[in-house]
Amino acid sequence: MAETDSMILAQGLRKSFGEFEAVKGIDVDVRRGEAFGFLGPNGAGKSSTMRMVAAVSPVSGGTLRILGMDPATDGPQIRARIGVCPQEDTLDLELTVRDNLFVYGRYFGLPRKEVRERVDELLEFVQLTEKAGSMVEDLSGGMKRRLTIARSLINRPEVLLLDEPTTGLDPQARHVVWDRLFRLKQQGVTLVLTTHYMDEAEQLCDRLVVMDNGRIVAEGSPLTLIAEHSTREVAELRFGVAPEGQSHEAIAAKVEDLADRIEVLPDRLLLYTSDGEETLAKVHERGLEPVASLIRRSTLEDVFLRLTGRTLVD
Ligand SMILES: Nc1ncnc2c1ncn2[C@@H]1O[C@H](COP(=O)(O)OP(=O)(O)OP(=O)(O)O)[C@@H](O)[C@H]1O
Repeated sequence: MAETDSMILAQGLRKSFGEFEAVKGIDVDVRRGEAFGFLGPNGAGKSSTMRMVAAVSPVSGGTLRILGMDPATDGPQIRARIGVCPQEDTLDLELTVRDNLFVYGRYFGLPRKEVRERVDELLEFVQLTEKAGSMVEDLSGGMKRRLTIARSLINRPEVLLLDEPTTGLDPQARHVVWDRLFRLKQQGVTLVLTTHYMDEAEQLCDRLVVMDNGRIVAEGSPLTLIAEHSTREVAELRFGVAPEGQSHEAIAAKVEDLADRIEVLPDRLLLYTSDGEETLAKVHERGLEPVASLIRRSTLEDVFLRLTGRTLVD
């Protein structure tokens, strides 16, 4: 296949571990310059997919092309042109921040002077210039993640693969990472990321696939997916102790006609509707008094719930 704008093209892609099939035939086409996400709960097959795309795990079935190349035969050429930011930080704790990048750059076979310049540039990009001489073990979780991102950029990759880039980080550290990823996208780097955070997917991804049990269950932009699979608003109602001994199911039956759809979760009812306030008022009119209520817009979490019957955190 010639050079194309298709950065990653998967058709019927499969990954098996013995009898167990972790990826059950997925089709994906990631285009140049976009931020593409794999959203799904733990075990959905996101990491297994990413490892095949990173050309470090052999494909079990179907076809996969990365930058037009076949990972089975062109692994080294592919790895030279992509960046990989793994789920766990795999930094060398016994080296300084700067040396972690320097050693990695040399590993790519880049000349010393070029690596030195690139390291300075990257330290600045991930805002770690002042930590250049620190040992990695002294960094915060957010700093370590930024350093791992810097390391994955050493070879100026056209595609950056990020496996759960902000898992385990606090909200502020997540925002710093998101900001850097936005900038990379502006610079034209194609981003491919996995996440089980719906807000991350909504913030970062132009397009995403929702994965569950090794399959793609939906595909589109965050807004399209929400428009296709959910309503504009959601009224979340909590009835601490069910009134008059009623179960959530019984309450749901009483308000069924007020919403397009109702989900009964262990701790709350979700009423999917175009106008949450109006729906809530009607719930009150029926003599039902939730102990807490929240009107919010639909999110990808609602899309996931609709498609799989489960929440992402299950
Ligand atoms: N090397 C392996 N050997 C056997 N089973 C594996 C292996 N790697 C992954 N699996 C299984 O494949 C399934 C998909 O795992 P995968 O790590 O791809 O999911 P994921 O969506 O990335 O979830 P997580 O967020 O937990 O990484 C899981 O059931 C997992 O236990």
